[in-house]
Amino acid sequence: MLKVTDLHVEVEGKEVLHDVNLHIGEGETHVLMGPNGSGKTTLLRAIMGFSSYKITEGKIIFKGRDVTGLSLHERARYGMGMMFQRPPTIAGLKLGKLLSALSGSAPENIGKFGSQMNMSNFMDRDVNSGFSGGEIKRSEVLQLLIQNPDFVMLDEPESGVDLENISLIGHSIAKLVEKDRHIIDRHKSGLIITHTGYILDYIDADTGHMLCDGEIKCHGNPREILKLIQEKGYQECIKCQKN
Ligand SMILES: Nc1ncnc2c1ncn2[C@@H]1O[C@H](COP(=O)(O)OP(=O)(O)OP(=O)(O)O)[C@@H](O)[C@H]1O
Repeated sequence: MLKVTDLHVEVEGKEVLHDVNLHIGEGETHVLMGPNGSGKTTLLRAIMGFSSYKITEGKIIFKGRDVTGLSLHERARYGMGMMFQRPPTIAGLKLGKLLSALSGSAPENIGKFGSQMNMSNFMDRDVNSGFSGGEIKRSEVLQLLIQNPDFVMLDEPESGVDLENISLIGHSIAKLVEKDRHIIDRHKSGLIITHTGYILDYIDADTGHMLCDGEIKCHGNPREILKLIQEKGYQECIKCQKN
């Protein structure tokens, strides 16, 4: 699904990522962990194609095609989707209108998924305007359910969400990456940033990666990496160097 090779990314003239390699197979979901400021959001945004995240070296191959030079819109049309950590408010654009634009030939999904995400009463509100933290996350998951991408990137989906809504969001993300299906029927993939690991209770992630100082320092079983970070801190985790 996704192959990132020797990726170097610059933001505002500063190199934030160096030599990042990542391979996510079809039907796999990976999690990305690491300290604040290590470059996790930068990696997701560079893969998605935000123009302010300049790829100075390396390649992004998505579904067998080199997308390194493609725009964000082209990558989205080709099957990438992203949930933001702090999405912007879009004054003047109603959530219902945005969902209509995303739903394409399946407008019936707006009602179905809108009610599943408890967002039916938000359709006439400007996107994210005055939404609480948890409502913003539910709205982002709703947009992705309707967009139905092949590969989804989620930036801290559980942060600021209460325990009941974590369950709702967790189960919905599991659907997005087809973790509710038998392994041979899974064709969608995901990359999820998490600090707490709560999302792992809903998504049996295949692999975890630890990003530190702009480089992937370790990968392996996500729960084992999380446990090592919790017990010994990031520096011990880096020392194991399972690259
Ligand atoms: N637009 C920007 N201008 C200047 N520096 C930036 C910009 N965007 C990111 N950075 C810097 O790049 C580094 C990585 O930021 P990034 O948001 O990718 O970290 P992160 O690992 O996602 O952190 P967190 O866990 O706190 O969300 C930080 O030092 C950040 O200040």
